[in-house]
Amino acid sequence: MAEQKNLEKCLEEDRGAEGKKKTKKHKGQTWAKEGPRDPFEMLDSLSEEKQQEIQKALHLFSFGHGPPKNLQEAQRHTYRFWDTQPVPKIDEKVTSHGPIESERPSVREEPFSLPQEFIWDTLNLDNQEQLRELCDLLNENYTEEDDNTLCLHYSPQFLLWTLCPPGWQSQWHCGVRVKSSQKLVGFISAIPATIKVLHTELKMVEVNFLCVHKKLRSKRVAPVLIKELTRRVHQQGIFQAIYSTSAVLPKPIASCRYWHRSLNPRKLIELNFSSLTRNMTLQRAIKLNRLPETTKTTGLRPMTLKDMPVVQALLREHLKAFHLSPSLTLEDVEHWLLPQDGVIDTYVVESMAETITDMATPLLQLMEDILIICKARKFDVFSALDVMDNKAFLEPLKFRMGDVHKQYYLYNWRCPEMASDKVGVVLK
Ligand SMILES: CCCCCCCCCCCCCC(=O)SCCNC(=O)CCNC(=O)[C@H](O)C(C)(C)COP(=O)(O)OP(=O)(O)OC[C@H]1O[C@@H](n2cnc3c(N)ncnc32)[C@H](O)[C@@H]1OP(=O)(O)O
Repeated sequence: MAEQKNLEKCLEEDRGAEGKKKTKKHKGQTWAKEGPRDPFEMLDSLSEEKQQEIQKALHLFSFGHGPPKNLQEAQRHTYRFWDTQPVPKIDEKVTSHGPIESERPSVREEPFSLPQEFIWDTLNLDNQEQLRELCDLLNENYTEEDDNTLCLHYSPQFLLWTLCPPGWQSQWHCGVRVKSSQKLVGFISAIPATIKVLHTELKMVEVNFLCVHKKLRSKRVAPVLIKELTRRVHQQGIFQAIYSTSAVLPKPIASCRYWHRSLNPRKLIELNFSSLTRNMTLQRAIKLNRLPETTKTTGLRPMTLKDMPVVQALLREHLKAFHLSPSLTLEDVEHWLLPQDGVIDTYVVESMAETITDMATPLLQLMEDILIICKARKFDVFSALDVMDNKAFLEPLKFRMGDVHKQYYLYNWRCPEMASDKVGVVLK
């Protein structure tokens, strides 16, 4: 709260009496240094009060606040930004596969303009202080207040794992700071990935952690962050991206859903993460969610470095079944799957003959064993998406359907919509 107050004060100070006049006079120029003035630029050149009035009116016309949460809302929404991007329109029936813009775009040299109070900053995550700043920005602003389903907490180690995989580029850790105080108030990231979309393997980026400080919402900062990241990715000769959001944007290629398995019902109910339905008492909920004490699968153990080649081979084979899947090098497997304390746990099943097996173990049994291990390790809840073959174990193992959807998107690539069980990618 104190931090937010400081930001407000800081923004006020940044504007200042003289600055305010200057901003009004020159704002259009600060946002739009070149090219013809488009409606965005014209809007941004107006005074802040005027912009807010117009935004309020636009929200009214869009029947709601923030981006649409479902298809009905999406059909009534005017996508001022997304309708200018190489993505299919929300009501488009996509039947073909391929790039939306096949011409290589000319890539502008200079960054997109920010309002004069703000500056771009490429974060250096090797620097502990900057890593901590990013954790704070995300922990305070990334999960929505009104979304009491999942409150994620990002640790520095987790962010390093998810933002610095093989081939990561620091210019894709793109931050926005308040010029006067240097406070970090916006962020977006990309990491490299090779993704197979049906039969086409594409070098692209995974975009994640788009975040704008709560005090700067609804001011069209997000589109600038997206455009600036796109420019930086284009500079490296990459023209496609994959991303997921709970919002419905033009246009999802798959709509997936979170499911949650309660491991500590008492705590989850106390925290309001779960609620007791009619006829359900706490004691009944605890009994219902009880798990066996011990695992069943012989040879189940944490993955180690020496398992990597066989894990990579098994994964490659398994992922062939899906229409959207990552293509993982040995280095990727080491980075993404090798256990790291507090970040990632991976288990393999070693047979008596000391080979790592895959389908020999029934999925239901394997997943029940994983739940038992998680409970023993004091995790409170196990969350999963209904992607891949997960539907086979979700209901039988007493997962509950969550409220949150995860919509998957491709940027500059058209492909027909697919069912969630054809999705073989889990975006962090
Ligand atoms: C080739 C390389 C390409 C690389 C780029 C590929 C594309 C990557 C795309 C990004 C993938 C990100 C993946 C993730 O990280 S998904 C996680 C997104 N982050 C959060 O949910 C954290 C909490 N929320 C916030 O920080 C803000 O509300 C955000 C930053 C989300 C929007 O800020 P704000 O609320 O202040 O809004 P605005 O006034 O600035 O801007 C309004 C415009 O922004 C559109 N909007 C709203 N939410 C999202 C969203 N989640 N993805 C894309 N667009 C979104 C919205 O429809 C509207 O456009 P239009 O309706 O007028 O058209």
